[in-house]
Amino acid sequence: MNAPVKPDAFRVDTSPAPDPAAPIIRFAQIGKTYPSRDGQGAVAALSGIDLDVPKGAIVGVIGRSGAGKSTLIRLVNGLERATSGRLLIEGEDVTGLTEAGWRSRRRATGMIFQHFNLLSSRTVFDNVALPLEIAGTPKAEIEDKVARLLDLVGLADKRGRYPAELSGGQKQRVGIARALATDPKVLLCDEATSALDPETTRSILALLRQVNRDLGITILLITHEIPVIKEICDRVAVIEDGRIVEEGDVFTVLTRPQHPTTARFVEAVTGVELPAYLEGRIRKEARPGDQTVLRITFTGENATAPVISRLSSTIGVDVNILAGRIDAIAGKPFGSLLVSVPTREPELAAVLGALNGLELKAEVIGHVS
Ligand SMILES: Nc1ncnc2c1ncn2[C@@H]1O[C@H](COP(=O)(O)OP(=O)(O)OP(=O)(O)O)[C@@H](O)[C@H]1O
Repeated sequence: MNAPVKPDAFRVDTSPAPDPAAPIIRFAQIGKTYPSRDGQGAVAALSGIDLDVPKGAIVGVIGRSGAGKSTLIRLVNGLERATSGRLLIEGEDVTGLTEAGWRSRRRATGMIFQHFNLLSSRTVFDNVALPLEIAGTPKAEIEDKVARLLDLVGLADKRGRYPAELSGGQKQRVGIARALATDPKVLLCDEATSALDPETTRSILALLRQVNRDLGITILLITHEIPVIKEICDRVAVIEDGRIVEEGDVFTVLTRPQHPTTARFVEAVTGVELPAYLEGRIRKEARPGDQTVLRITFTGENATAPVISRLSSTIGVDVNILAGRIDAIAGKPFGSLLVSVPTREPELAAVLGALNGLELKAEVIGHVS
C-alpha cells in the first residue's frame, strides 16, 4: 500500500531553484565607512568592492596592513555592517539582516583567528564543544562530534589539555575544530597562520586544504603573505586602500601580475638579489672578455632545466647560474634566475634571441669580468 500523501506534497514551490553555479558569497559594490577614531570625519575602509567567492573554492584576499582585509572578512559574519552595496550569502541578501538574523546565519560560517581566541580556562575538548553548547546540542551528540573533530585535526590525545599547554599550531588546530563544530558551509580565516613558523604554517594550510576538499567547505581567507595564497588558494583578490586592484585565478595573477602592488607581493617570493660578492664588481659598460649578467624570469610556461641546457647544448654557450629563486604553482615553475653568459658576439645575441624565442623575459643587469 502506498504511504498516505501529505497535504504539503501538492504545494507548488514557487521560489526560484538555487543556482548551483552561483557564488556562495557575493560582495556587490560594497563600501564601509567608519567614523574616524578622533571623532573628526570618517575613514573609508572599503569602497566599491565587487568580489565573488565560488562555492567550494579557497579564495584569498591579500593586502598590506590597513588595506581593509579585516573589515572585508568581518562583513561575512556580521561583525561589521556595510555602509553601501549589497552582500549576498548563499543567494540571500544579508545586507540589512538584524542581529537576531545574524545569530542563526553565523552558524553557517566558522571563523579562525591569528591569535586563536581560545578560552584559557577551558580544556581543548570544552573549547571545541562551546559552539555546540550554545546551540543547545544534546550532551551525547557533543561528545561524539567533538571526538570526531579532534580526530580530524589530529588532537585526539590532547582533549583534556588546556590552551597554555599547547603549541601555536596545536592551538590553531583547536580553533579549526571549534570553527567546524556547527557544520559551517564557509570557513573564514583571519591571518590564521601569521603567528606560526613556516613549517607549522604549512601543516595548518594542509589541514585547511583537507577541510576544503573532504568536507566541501568554502574558505575565504585574508593574509599579507603571498606564500599562503600560493600554497592553498584557487583564487586571489589583491586589496589596497579599500579597493580590489586585481583579482583572478592564482596561477594567472601570480605569474602575470598586472598591478604594481601585486607585482611587489609576487617579487617577495620570486625576486632574486644580486649575490653580495658581485655587487661591487658589476659594471654598466662591457669590456672585452666580460660576462654579461642576465635576469631570466620564468612565468610558469617554460621549464627551467630545458632552457638552461638548450642554451648550453644547442647554442654552445656556457651558462653560469649565479642565483635563483624558482617556485612552482600548479607544478609549473615561476621565479627568476640570475645567470652569466659571455658578453662577446655573436654568442650574447644568440642567447638573447633564444630566450626571446622561448618567450622568457631576459634583462641585462650588467657586466662582470
Ligand atoms: N573600528 C574602526 N574605527 C575606525 N577606523 C577603523 C576601524 N577599524 C578599521 N579602521 C580603519 O579602516 C581601515 C582598514 O582597516 P582593516 O583593519 O580592515 O585593515 P587590514 O587590512 O585588516 O589591516 P591589518 O592587517 O593591519 O589588520 C584602516 O584605515 C583602519 O584604520
